[in-house]
Amino acid sequence: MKVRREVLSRLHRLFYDGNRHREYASIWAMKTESLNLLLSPDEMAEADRLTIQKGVPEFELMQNAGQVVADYVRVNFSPCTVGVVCGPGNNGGDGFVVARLLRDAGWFVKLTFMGARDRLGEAARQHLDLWGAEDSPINDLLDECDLLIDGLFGAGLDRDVVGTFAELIKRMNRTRKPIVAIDMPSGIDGATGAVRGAAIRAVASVSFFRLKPGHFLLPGKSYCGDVHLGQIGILDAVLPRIGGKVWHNGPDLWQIPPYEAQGHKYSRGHCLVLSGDALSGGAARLSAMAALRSGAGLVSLFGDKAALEVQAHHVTEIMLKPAPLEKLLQDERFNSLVLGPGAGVTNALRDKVLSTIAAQRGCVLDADALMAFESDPKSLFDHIHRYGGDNIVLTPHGGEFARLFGKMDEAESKIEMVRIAAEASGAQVLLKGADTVIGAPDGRVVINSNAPAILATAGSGDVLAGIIGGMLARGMSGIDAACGGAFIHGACAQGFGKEGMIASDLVAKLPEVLMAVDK
Ligand SMILES: NC(=O)C1=CN([C@@H]2O[C@H](COP(=O)(O)OP(=O)(O)OC[C@H]3O[C@@H](n4cnc5c(N)ncnc54)[C@H](OP(=O)(O)O)[C@@H]3O)[C@@H](O)[C@H]2O)[C@@H](O)CC1
Ligand SMILES: Nc1ncnc2c1ncn2[C@@H]1O[C@H](COP(=O)(O)OP(=O)(O)O)[C@@H](O)[C@H]1O
Ligand SMILES: [K+]
Repeated sequence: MKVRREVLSRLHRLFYDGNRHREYASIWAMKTESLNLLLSPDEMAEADRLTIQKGVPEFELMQNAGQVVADYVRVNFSPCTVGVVCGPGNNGGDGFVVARLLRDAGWFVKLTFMGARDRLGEAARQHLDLWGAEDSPINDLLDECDLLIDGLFGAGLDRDVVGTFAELIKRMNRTRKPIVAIDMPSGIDGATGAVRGAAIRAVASVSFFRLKPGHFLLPGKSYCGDVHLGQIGILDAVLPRIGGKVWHNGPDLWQIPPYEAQGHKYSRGHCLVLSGDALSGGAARLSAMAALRSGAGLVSLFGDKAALEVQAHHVTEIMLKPAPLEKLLQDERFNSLVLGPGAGVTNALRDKVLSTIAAQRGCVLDADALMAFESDPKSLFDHIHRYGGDNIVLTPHGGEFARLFGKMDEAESKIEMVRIAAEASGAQVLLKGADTVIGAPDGRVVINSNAPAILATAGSGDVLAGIIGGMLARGMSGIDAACGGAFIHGACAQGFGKEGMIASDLVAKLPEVLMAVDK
């Protein structure tokens, strides 16, 4: 009897403790100085200011900024006639440097300065003097140059572009000549990606120190062309003082727990996916397959027996659990749940969500699991705050988001919307769309930008929910699983190609993508 108890207790440790030990690990703490950090124009100006305060001359920063742009042009274009359009601020100052460096390299360069010399800052004025050549009439520049450099406005854009400047931007676009933007395409708001009146459509944007949210949020992203980042002498050491909290998604931000030599299927977690009824089971099946392919040790569909009998005709590696959820939740090995895809908006679903939260399991609440709280979102949020939401991921698309959190017309961008929603709900909020933004309750926000438009196909969101469920089962924290899931989902679609993709093709791409992001 004693031996049996010892064996049982060893097995229990093996199955549970290893799992619990690794459960919901996060590697986020060290990311303040990450190259994935995104700075708003105001934060960027503060980084400039602090660097200059530490003794780096502004003249030198501007010289380096111009150098980075000129180098980009020389690497990516053949020598040609270049027209540099310079605005009234330091973005124009960078333009003076680009013009001089390309001229020094033997390119034929024209420059039009759309400002007043005496209103320039000291560094920009010095660089204008070093350029030293005659201004070209804008008509000549637009007609005669093969390549345009946009140095009109960058981080200093603080209002809508109207009048002469708006007309100039439209004329530059109408030339259909390639335009390389310095920092941001003029007219794009670096903090929000919004078009402020009119904006340059660039083939490339060359930015400095850290990229800006506007490079990745729509519509800004579609105006930027290729985005290139260069270092110009701004000090990483100033970043902790700025305390930026927005990142661009990528594998450097999270880590999928590796397969351990001594591991077994339970140490990689067991994901439960709620099946829809007998006629609506496909969505949950897509989630379940995605969770299994994402490396959950085991995946089971649960729900009504009649629905599971239909599922039995379709699944092989996935198990079927007809037991009630309350009973299933007594087994600690079920460490991750996906609720919502194809589930139907019912009170029973509402109860399942509340039970899952109270049982403190990692979970993805998608689609109907969110809509079940449309009339009383506060009851969901209160429950999450009460039991803890670190490992809970809500995955609304725009319509579901508005119904759960309100329209938020006042919010200046998706970043702010998601931040408010994550704080209000106490969970991670992943706002799906052509640009996906993920927020954690502590204010961290991540922008995912690798998703191609072919992802807008039936069932693709179900696959995303399943990937995140699989990541939670493997022991990632809610924010890591949400970010990892969104990136991997986008990469699967990119890997597929341009036409003909259906949601289950994403599942088939998972092994390749998971191997590629493995560090
Ligand atoms: N600081 C540094 O050390 C470094 C900065 N660097 C570079 O500087 C850039 C930021 O420079 P910045 O702050 O001077 O602003 P910038 O983007 O040139 O535009 C502001 C000017 O435009 C005007 N203006 C604004 N909106 C307008 C509108 N809608 N319509 C019309 N006018 C408008 C506004 O004039 P206002 O009329 O408000 O007086 C102001 O004169 C940054 O993107 C990077 O390229 C690098 O050199 C590295 C070192
Ligand atoms: N134009 C687009 N470009 C990139 N990704 C998109 C686009 N439209 C939708 N997506 C992505 O496709 C998925 C669609 O999910 P969802 O709206 O839940 O659809 P479904 O319910 O059919 O699965 C989301 O991950 C979303 O971010
Ligand atoms: K610009």
